Amino acid sequence: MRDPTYWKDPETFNMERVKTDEQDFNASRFQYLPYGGGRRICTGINFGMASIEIILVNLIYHFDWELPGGMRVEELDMEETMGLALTRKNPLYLVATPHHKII
Ligand code: HEM
Repeated sequence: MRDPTYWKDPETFNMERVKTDEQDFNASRFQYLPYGGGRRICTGINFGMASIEIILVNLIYHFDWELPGGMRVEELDMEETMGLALTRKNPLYLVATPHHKII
């Protein structure tokens, strides 16, 4: 999913790219494969996408997020581990401040 043949600046974090036709969530062009592809593609793809969106939207809607102790974004440790799924090597610590009273 970082093949420069298919992606411009694949190592750059660029959310704008999801707005273009480069996105290929159903892996029809085998460019973007979080759910696998082909005949054995994940059958839960739509459920998975909706679940992630609803979790993320709720976290953003209800909280302000900051790095702890005045840490700058550039200082964020983005080291990754090798594996089937991409995970952080070290935990991400954030300070969450609720926007409004949560019942
Ligand atoms: C973010 C959530 C999810 C991710 C990233 C994910 C990812 C994957 C991946 C990579 C595969 C292997 C595809 C391949 O072999 O090419 C797979 C298979 C599968 N997934 Fe998911 N999945 C997710 C959620 C779900 C959910 C919610 C369900 C069911 C409700 C589900 C059901 C399945 C099934 C049944 C297969 C086997 C398909 C087959 O082999 O024919 N997945 N998934």
